[in-house]
Amino acid sequence: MEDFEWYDPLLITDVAFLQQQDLTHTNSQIHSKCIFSTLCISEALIMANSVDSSQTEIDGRSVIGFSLASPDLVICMGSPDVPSPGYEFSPEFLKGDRIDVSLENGIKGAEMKESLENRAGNSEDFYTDSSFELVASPFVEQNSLKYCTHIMSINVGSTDSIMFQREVQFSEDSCFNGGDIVRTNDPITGDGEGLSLYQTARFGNCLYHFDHLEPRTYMVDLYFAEIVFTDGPPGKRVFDVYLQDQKVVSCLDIYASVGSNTPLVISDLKTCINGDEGLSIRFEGVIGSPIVCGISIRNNASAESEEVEGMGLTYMPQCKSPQDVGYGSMDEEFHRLQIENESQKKELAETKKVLEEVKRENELRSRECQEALKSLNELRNELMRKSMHVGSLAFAIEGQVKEKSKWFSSLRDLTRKLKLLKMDHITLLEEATSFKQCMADMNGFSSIIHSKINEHTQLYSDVKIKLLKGVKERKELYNKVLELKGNIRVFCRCRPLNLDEIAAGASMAIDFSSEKDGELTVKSNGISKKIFKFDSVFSPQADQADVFEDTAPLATSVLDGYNVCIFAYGQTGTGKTFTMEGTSDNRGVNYRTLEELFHIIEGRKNTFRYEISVSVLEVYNEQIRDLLVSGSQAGVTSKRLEIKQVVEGGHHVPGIVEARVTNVNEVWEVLRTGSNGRAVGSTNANEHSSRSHCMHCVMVKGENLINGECTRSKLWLVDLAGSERIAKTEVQGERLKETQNINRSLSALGDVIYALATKSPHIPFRNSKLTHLLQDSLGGDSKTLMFVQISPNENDLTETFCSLNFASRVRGIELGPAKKQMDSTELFKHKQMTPCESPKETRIGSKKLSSILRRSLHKKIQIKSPMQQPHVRKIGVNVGMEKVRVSIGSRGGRMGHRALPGNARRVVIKDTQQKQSTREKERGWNIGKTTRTVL
Ligand SMILES: Nc1ncnc2c1ncn2[C@@H]1O[C@H](COP(=O)(O)OP(=O)(O)OP(=O)(O)O)[C@@H](O)[C@H]1O
Repeated sequence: MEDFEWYDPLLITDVAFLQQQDLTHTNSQIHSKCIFSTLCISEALIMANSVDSSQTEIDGRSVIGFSLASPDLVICMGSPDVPSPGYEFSPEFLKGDRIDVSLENGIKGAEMKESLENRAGNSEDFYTDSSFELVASPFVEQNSLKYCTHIMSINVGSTDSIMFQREVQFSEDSCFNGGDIVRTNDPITGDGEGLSLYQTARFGNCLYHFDHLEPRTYMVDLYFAEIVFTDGPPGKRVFDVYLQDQKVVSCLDIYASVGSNTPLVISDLKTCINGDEGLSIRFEGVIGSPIVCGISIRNNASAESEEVEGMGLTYMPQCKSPQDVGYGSMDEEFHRLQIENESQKKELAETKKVLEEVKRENELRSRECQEALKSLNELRNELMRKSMHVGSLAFAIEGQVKEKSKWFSSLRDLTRKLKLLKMDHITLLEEATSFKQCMADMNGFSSIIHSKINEHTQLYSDVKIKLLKGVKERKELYNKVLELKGNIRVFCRCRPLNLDEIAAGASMAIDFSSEKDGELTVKSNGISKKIFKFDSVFSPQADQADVFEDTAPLATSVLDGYNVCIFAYGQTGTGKTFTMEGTSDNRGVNYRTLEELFHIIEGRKNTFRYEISVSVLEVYNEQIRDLLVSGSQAGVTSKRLEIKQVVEGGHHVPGIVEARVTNVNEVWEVLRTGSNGRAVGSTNANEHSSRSHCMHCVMVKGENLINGECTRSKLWLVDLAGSERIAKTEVQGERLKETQNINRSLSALGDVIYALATKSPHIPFRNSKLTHLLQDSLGGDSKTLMFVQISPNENDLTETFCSLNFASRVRGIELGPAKKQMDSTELFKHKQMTPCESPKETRIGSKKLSSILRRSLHKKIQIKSPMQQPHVRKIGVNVGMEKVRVSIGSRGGRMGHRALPGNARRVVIKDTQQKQSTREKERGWNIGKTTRTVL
């Protein structure tokens, strides 16, 4: 057990080793070393009979293993006793009846072996008789040989045939069944010629069968020699011999009879064959395996004459050849032998008695041994079970150890992780502590911040209120400033002489020496004819920026929610388009105003949100054309555009393109698109532009982000058609129609302005498309800026006078205080959200405001018109070719003087009063039938 390991669940018991312990020190090396081994493996050893006995010697350490997985017995070839390492299945000799070992039954077969071993081990107890018994009484016929004929002789265990004793031919071994061949080279006692018969033998239970023998009586001689157990002890091999299944020799022990390597011949065994069954000779072991060296069959020659019964026993060493033995001595010898036989018989009888006693004692001891063996077996089985249990426990422990080692390793990992987690935990605790501190600080800060926020919120709301109040005040003040400047303002701009005029030697008819005071003097032939005063006067040297500087405040008004109208009026070629549109290098009022709008919007972005969209229209022949719609042509109205009144008296042109603009670049694109549309619509752009009104409408939606107040306002930028007078007779056809339409629209503009000036209950806005479109921005609640464009050329003096007179009259008209344009829907929404004054309070407030404004306006008129006559002032508005004369004076008064400022007015009145009166009477379309007094 100590020399090997097992690699699978296998319960090992070194049975042979245990057995060996008892026998190790016996004299006989082979037999004493391993009885059990011999029992177990003798057959295997003997089967390999070509190997001599020393080579077949086994050290006796054989290990039997019990697989826990299989009930079969396995032999552990890893034992040092077994040549090849490894496990094998049970060898043949351990199977069958001999040994039956299983986990269920324990070692059943072992019991038998144990008994044999014990018997063999206690050889003294197991010694049988030193001689064997012939079943039939032996009968030795000394002379029988000479009457016999050898029929068949077999040299058992040899492939050679030999001549035995020079007379009997022993043929090679045949007709056998079972057993194995053994051979020895040891000399056989009495070795001599033919004794080699005994050096080979058949070992083990075996049967010889001879067919084809005639039915008759035969004599059989059997030759034996102990060549295997040559060191004894006796009783180790005891066997029976059967002839025709009839035991003829019982318990033959060759060693006990003659010793080893000594021939023993049992001769004259008589048998009879009755039919064709043949002759069978069977050797069957009682203890150990039988061994036989030769078989000889003779016919019984004396059988016919003499019945020979019984068998003879011949001891070959004592045998002498017939030639050596004389008949006389034979008698003596026979006699002596008879005496000796008698004495031996007696001795044998005594010995038998002793033997009987020994046998009884032996049986007694055997029973004791049996019981001891039984208990031993039980103990062994118990041991086996315990061992198996221990094995299974060992296996389980091994598994548990492995499992435990896994657990240990995972425990180590977990411990390591736990350490890390603890470190993390400590770090987190530290962080949590600092975080708590931070939280406390933060809470402190938070409360401070909250209090600050509250303070600032309060401050913010105060500031907001103040801001709103301030904004409101600013607007009001701003508006008042503009009102004080006049809600309708007139700027006069004079273009420079162009190259052609200079080349033609044209002279300047305008003197701008008092330009800064808003005055200009019209000269004729170097003599001052008339002085005109306007809100601003721009000489030919004034550039676009100078012009816009005075225009810019209106942009603020638009964003404050007031409607504004800026238009350029004047004779063709005086620079209306230049002032309004300008050029790409020298941009005009249109672009600059919108640029200013975006500039202000950017400045107000935190408090206001604005949306701006632009429409570009053209009024030609009293038809409205959308210049932002590509493909539309002048005079060809693809879609008829009409003016509709919308909520709160506003006006709108349904279907018109409103281009949303968010920056000045987009503005420029829209303006260019409109300008191109105007040019595309005409074969002669300049001519066409002179005969149509180009109108830009900028719609502004504003939202006060602080109080939610919303406004909607409009800015009209109008480049009017040329206002020059053309005699009716000079034009006809289409041109006449154009002229009439231009005059009509400009006259309508004059009428509207007059009606506004005279506070007529009816303002004739609908008399032309131009005035109808401008209705929102010409009323009393809007601001108007007029550019009167004049030519410096003396040759254009007449038209210049007309334009200046028209502008002077427009300037003299007060439209009243401007009204802010509130988006009623948005205002309604806002009012729902914020508390407002009661209707009664509103009414009272508005009445108060009206009276204040009236008083303010009244004062202003008185301040602005110091030169006016205190009682009657007559205004004549000369529009284009058609001259509209409006008499301003006491009711029922006659047509008064044209209201012109200063001395010039008085001069003109004197010069022209008579002529005009006459002309108007001639024309018959004096619309100023009723004279009205300016407030
Ligand atoms: N202030 C100015 N400085 C320089 N050039 C000017 C000025 N005003 C007008 N001009 C030039 O005079 C010419 C005629 O101007 P513009 O076409 O603007 O006149 P208009 O009144 O619009 O004519 P129309 O009625 O035919 O449209 C243009 O070549 C223009 O560049």
